[in-house]
Amino acid sequence: MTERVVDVAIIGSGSAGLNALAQTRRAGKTFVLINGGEPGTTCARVGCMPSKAMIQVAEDYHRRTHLGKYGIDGHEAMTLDIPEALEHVQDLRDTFVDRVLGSSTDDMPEDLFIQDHARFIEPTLIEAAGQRIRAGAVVIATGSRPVVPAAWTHFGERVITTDDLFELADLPASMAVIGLGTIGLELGQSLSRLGVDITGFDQLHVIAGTQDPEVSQTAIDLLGKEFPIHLGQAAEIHEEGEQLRVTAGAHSVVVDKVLCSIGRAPNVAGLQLENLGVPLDARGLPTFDPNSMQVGDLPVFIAGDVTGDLPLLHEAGDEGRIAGYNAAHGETARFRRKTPLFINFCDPNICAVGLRWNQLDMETTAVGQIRFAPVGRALIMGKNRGVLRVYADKASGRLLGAEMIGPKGEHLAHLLCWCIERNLTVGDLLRLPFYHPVIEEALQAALYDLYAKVDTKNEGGLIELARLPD
Ligand SMILES: Cc1cc2nc3c(=O)[nH]c(=O)nc-3n(C[C@H](O)[C@H](O)[C@H](O)COP(=O)(O)OP(=O)(O)OC[C@H]3O[C@@H](n4cnc5c(N)ncnc54)[C@H](O)[C@@H]3O)c2cc1C
Ligand SMILES: NC(=O)c1ccc[n+]([C@@H]2O[C@H](COP(=O)([O-])OP(=O)(O)OC[C@H]3O[C@@H](n4cnc5c(N)ncnc54)[C@H](O)[C@@H]3O)[C@@H](O)[C@H]2O)c1
Repeated sequence: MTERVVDVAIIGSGSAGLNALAQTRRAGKTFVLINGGEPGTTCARVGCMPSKAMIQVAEDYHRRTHLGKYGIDGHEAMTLDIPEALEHVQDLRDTFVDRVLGSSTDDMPEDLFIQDHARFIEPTLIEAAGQRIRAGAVVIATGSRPVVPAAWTHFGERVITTDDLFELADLPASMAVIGLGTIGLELGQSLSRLGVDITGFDQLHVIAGTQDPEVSQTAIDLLGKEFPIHLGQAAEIHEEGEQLRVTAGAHSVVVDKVLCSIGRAPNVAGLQLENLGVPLDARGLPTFDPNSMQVGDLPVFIAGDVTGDLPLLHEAGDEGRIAGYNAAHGETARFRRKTPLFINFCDPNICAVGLRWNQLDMETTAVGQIRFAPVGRALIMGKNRGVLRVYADKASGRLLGAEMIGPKGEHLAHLLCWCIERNLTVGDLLRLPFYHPVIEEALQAALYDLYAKVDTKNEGGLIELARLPD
């Protein structure tokens, strides 16, 4: 078998791999991009984008339940054509996939874009599509896939994952959602709002990975009003004629289909990472430096969901950039990672920023809080539900983190995240302008609550305004 030589080999043409490719191209290096499976990225094909399209349809349709309050007639008679709604989601999905392909691999010659699963022979020797590639450096960016217990695969098309959901031409009458993490909650709520009789299960006592007890309980209370949620027991599935019986402890329901959303596993099967010659953990993953993405001291870098850490689009992008930069420059430069930001697009949004509740030292931390019930703009929107909790270092007032369930949480979370990135204190934040009436006033109220509990106060007489020199 002949050996081709390139500067950089990138395995996986998802979001991480394509960002690594951009860095390689920018450095003017020779490369090969190898992708097994469907190109077009998980994000555009089966992830972020179709899920948000489905959430949008579900939210818009759900909005009719508010309209009676305003005296808008006819809302009760509104109906939704599910096949048409699903076709709309698929059309949008196709647009996003086409955009990705059009700006990445569509016009790449076959020798640069190899469509096959790759495997390692040596750390810098890869085999794919019957050829061997000797690379100066390798980027592993093979993503992740939905976890489905082997016993559940026997139920065929009645147990689906997000790889299947956006392919459906119609929705079943009833579904169980097993796993109420990010995917289960976002899509379980949407499916419920689209008219599917949903029952949710999670083995934990929390949903959406929340940690702050106030947020956790509020989330369970609010989401639990939309569909039954059973927590604290692992769910099991049994055949019940044509249908499936899902059982968790004392709770049991018979459904047409199950959405299995119990997590995603890194795609390492078949890569033969054992040929890297470094120790692998129980998941088959090597250790790596999250600041350089380097695997051991090899010229091998790993990025995106395959790391098993931070499986989020913006993190995959950053990791791809770091891995690609280092692979292309023959360096192991270390880059500072950004403040953690997590957004669950269920309604109200559930978000976490910076340090999580379980990472805080409660001896040195102050916690501020606002409930959305009395917030003017939230009330006007008919979305005055939820709670926002902000954390600061008690002595310095420096903002540390936040967790929330609330309206427009996606935006509040960004503001807080950017302020933490800039090392701002709660006093600094209160000196920023707040318009009226906006949802940011909820944040302002939480900050006042927090400000009262920190030791460092703003100087100059007024909390909100910096004093000019005399
Ligand atoms: C339903 C859903 C909703 C989501 N929503 C959001 C969201 O709203 N916000 C957010 O930040 N994140 C979201 N995510 C997560 C986000 O989509 C992922 O973090 C991101 O897409 C991961 O990108 P990646 O490049 O690591 O992997 P991928 O895009 O999966 O790319 C990996 C590529 O490697 C290929 N491959 C696998 N094995 C091999 C091999 N042996 N050889 C060659 N190629 C191989 C695969 O075919 C694939 O093309 C969501 C995920 C899902 C499933
Ligand atoms: N908005 C977003 O950013 C977004 C949206 C969707 C997905 N994602 C990414 O995709 C990843 C995977 O999402 P996910 O929701 O599949 O995983 P997850 O890890 O977020 O949640 C899985 C849940 O399944 C539960 N579970 C596991 N086995 C179970 C069983 N037998 N019975 C009952 N419950 C069980 C777990 O306790 C957990 O709460 C996430 O980590 C996230 O990073 C992000």
